[in-house]
Amino acid sequence: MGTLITGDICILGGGSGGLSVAAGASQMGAKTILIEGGKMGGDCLNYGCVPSKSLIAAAKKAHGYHDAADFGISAAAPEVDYGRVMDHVEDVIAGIAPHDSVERFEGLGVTVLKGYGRFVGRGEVQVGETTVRARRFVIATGSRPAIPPVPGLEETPYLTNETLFSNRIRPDHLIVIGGGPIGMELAAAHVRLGCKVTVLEAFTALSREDPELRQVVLDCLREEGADIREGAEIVRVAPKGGNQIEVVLNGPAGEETLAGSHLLVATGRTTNIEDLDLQAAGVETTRTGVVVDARLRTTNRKIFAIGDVAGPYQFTHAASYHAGIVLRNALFRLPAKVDYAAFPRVTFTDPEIASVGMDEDAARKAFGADITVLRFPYAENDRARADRKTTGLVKVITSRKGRILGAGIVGYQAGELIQLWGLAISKGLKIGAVASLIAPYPTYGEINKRAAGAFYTPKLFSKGTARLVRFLGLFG
Ligand SMILES: Cc1cc2nc3c(=O)[nH]c(=O)nc-3n(C[C@H](O)[C@H](O)[C@H](O)COP(=O)(O)OP(=O)(O)OC[C@H]3O[C@@H](n4cnc5c(N)ncnc54)[C@H](O)[C@@H]3O)c2cc1C
Ligand SMILES: NC(=O)c1ccc[n+]([C@@H]2O[C@H](COP(=O)([O-])OP(=O)(O)OC[C@H]3O[C@@H](n4cnc5c(N)ncnc54)[C@H](O)[C@@H]3O)[C@@H](O)[C@H]2O)c1
Repeated sequence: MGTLITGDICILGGGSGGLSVAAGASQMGAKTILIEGGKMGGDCLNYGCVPSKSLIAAAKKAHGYHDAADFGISAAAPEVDYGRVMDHVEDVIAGIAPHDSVERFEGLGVTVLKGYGRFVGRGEVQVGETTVRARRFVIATGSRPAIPPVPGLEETPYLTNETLFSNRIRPDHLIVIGGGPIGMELAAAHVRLGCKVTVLEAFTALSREDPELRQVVLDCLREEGADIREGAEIVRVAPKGGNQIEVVLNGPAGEETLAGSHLLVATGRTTNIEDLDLQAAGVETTRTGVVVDARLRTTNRKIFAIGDVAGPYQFTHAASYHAGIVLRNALFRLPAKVDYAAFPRVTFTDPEIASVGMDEDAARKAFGADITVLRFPYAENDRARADRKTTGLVKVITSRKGRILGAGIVGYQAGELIQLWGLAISKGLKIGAVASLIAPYPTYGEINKRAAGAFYTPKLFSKGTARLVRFLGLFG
């Protein structure tokens, strides 16, 4: 005989989005039920952001010595113990895990059910022998790696983001299929950890980024030794003797065979919705996820969807932003809606690449020639010179009158620097607000101020200004 549990809100999925809703709802006094089938913390903690950034941090340490001589310091090439690098990754995850744990959430008053839930009606979910009835449901079941139909892949051993971080044998030659953020971040880290790395991208690597900024990243990664092939057409893959794998490409000069030790598939994501029986709940889906309106309500008004399953952006900060929208709608009945005008993203290659709002291309499509493009290079910033981090630029797009439409940054700490532009866009600040900021010297933040200042350069140094200064007799 099964058990029946009732509550105010029931969340399916204890990852970035689901945990934020659960913590918020229970702290606001709602009777909250959380269902998690896998590991608490979801992709971000266990197989995504946290392990990848920890690996990137280790790779940065390994790379640190390479330009030591430029600073007058002699250093030997480091020895990388890949297994111990993965110990570090595991240790970082373990340090964060208590924050996302069943114990913490039960302590907050949440009823946590372990198991995979599925809808059995418009207001009812089944988890094992337990039935949950709640006034509101939230689908936050995330995504998993999409596996492309490459001939031979099923018979060939390959890694994904779900298995790579438990591999303790350093790849001699890592072949990465897919040049999106996952492929490029992990490729870049492995180059620095001493692996030969080849990236096979069917179209364009980091294709969502402004081509001018993306090129800077590709140039740097290639200079460090990554073999990045764009427009790559994979004919087939196959296992070879001695734990090797083989990838056959169709190239301009005919077929080419690459031999590798490890294959990483990073070709996008599939949302976890097939096993939820969403039809039983009256929730419509598309090929890529759950249909939601601007309030993140599904076609069943009592059920919300957030994070990767809702899209359109698949980031941890999108999932937690969604959580805030759902809490306002579900608990306070406020008609809060999503607004992505100031939605940022960062890819943690070195240099990092970050953006918020419109890029040049989108702004030209929307406003034609009526935009201003401002640029400022890292090379002209004194702090960047002192640190020898002179690669990169800030690029800002404004309307003719100085409304900030978007910004993109490639360079050291781009992910930190982009945040000012997010605030400026969300608060409707004009470019003058950033140009008149007093930025402490010497900081990277001055690059933002100088990019904004470029808006005034043509006016400041115009003949009109020169005439005005003469008229006022300032130098007379
Ligand atoms: C390698 C990698 C690196 C990334 N790096 C970044 C980054 O640097 N910054 C960033 O912002 N984003 C990053 N992301 C993206 C980020 O991890 C996701 O966007 C985010 O985790 C999505 O949150 P979510 O709540 O939608 O899903 P998840 O966090 O994946 O949580 C979904 C949870 O639902 C559970 N579940 C699934 N089905 C059921 C069911 N039927 N019943 C109960 N539970 C279920 C799963 O077990 C999982 O725990 C990265 C992703 C990857 C793969
Ligand atoms: N720093 C971050 O915030 C971060 C880091 C990693 C991932 N993420 C999130 O995870 C999402 C998924 O990342 P992703 O890199 O897996 O997906 P993606 O969709 O961004 O990129 C996948 C790439 O694989 C290529 N591809 C697909 N099939 C191929 C094939 N058969 N052969 C060769 N290339 C092929 C595509 O053309 C595409 O460029 C991202 O969109 C992002 O939202 C974020």
